[in-house]
Amino acid sequence: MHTPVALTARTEPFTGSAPLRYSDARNPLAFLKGDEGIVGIGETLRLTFTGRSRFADAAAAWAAICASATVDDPMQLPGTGLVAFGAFAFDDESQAESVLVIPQAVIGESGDDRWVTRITLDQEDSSAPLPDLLAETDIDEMRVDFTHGRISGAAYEGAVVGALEQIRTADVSKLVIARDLEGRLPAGGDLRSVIRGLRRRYPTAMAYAVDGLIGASPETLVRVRGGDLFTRVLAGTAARGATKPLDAEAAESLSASGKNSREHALAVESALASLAEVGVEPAESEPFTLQLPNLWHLATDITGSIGDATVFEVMDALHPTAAVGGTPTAEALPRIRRIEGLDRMRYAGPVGWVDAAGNATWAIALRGAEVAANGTIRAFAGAGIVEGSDPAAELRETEIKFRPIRDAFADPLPEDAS
Ligand SMILES: C=C(O[C@@H]1C=C(C(=O)O)C=C[C@H]1O)C(=O)O
Repeated sequence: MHTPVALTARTEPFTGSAPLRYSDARNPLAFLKGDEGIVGIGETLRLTFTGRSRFADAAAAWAAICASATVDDPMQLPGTGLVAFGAFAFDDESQAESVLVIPQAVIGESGDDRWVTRITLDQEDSSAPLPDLLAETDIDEMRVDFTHGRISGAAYEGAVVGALEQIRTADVSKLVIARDLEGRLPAGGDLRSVIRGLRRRYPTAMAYAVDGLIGASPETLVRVRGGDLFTRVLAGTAARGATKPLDAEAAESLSASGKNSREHALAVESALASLAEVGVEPAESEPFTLQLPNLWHLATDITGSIGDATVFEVMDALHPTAAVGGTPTAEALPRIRRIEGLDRMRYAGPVGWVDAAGNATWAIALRGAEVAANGTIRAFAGAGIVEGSDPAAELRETEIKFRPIRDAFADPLPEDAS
């Protein structure tokens, strides 16, 4: 149980630029996409959750915080007023903590609007000047190389064979199998350079940094704006072609592929069923091919009205989607645990933010890494295994999925490249 607190949040227009330059170099707090996003500075409150009830516990804690808060927000935009950033463990049995972090200050931007919100505990003086909190610093570049982690390439192929065996003999039709890479953060390493590099290379992805979890995800678990809900299911992947005709062919054969379409349909069906469970009546688009700089995905967009459900209830119902877990979920999870033999921590869990008005964006924490307090960096990537999957091709797919985070750590892009 968390003790109830009374927070005060005051939002005002902000005239500075480049919000990331104000965040903490070693522990940045950010969620950015295109010309929209928020950056957190400091911590007013940090709430932690574990186990199966982590989403329900977060929902209760956030509802109590919002009920007792004083919010002075003349701007009334998504991400203004009281905001919490969060990252949730993938697995109910994970040792990793799930967190909600309420910063001391939030700098946000959306199109031409820029704002700063100061969040204080009841006993603090919320009218004190901000400058001490808002120090702008240059972002330093660094180079980190990764080596294999607990699961080598060969071990991964073996794990895929194990997953195929389960798919043949047990009641599972899909298992998402992940592997890891390891690196080490140099002393004084500035993680903001990783976010900046990800944003330059993957401008359409959601760049995130919360409590050491850092990356750029193309997959929206749930976004809420004024009660309207959106979720994007990605499942089914192909490498980009080296030439224009080859690239077009890669996208076409992805949509035409029976294996990828089956994999995709499973993920869409399970998302629709999960949303119905929490009272959302979803409508889905036709599947389409989504182009990213490193690969193609099959995608389906789902919309609906969130109604009386909270965003945490929706996350609890949707997570883990078939795109990162398997089908059926209950049969898949124990098998993934056994086959991978690693703690995914917050990889493939929800990462994002929620505001007191109920607006929220939660991505699935893909194409990223966990940076531990001792400087160990662990990157994760996985692939959906269904009947007919080829171990070597799945290993290649994970290599391509590692590219964004590997590049962002190893090769900071010059200013004019994007
Ligand atoms: C599991 C990952 O990606 C997921 C799996 C996909 C697939 O198997 O085709 C595609 C997109 C993601 O939903 C990952 O990036 O680590």
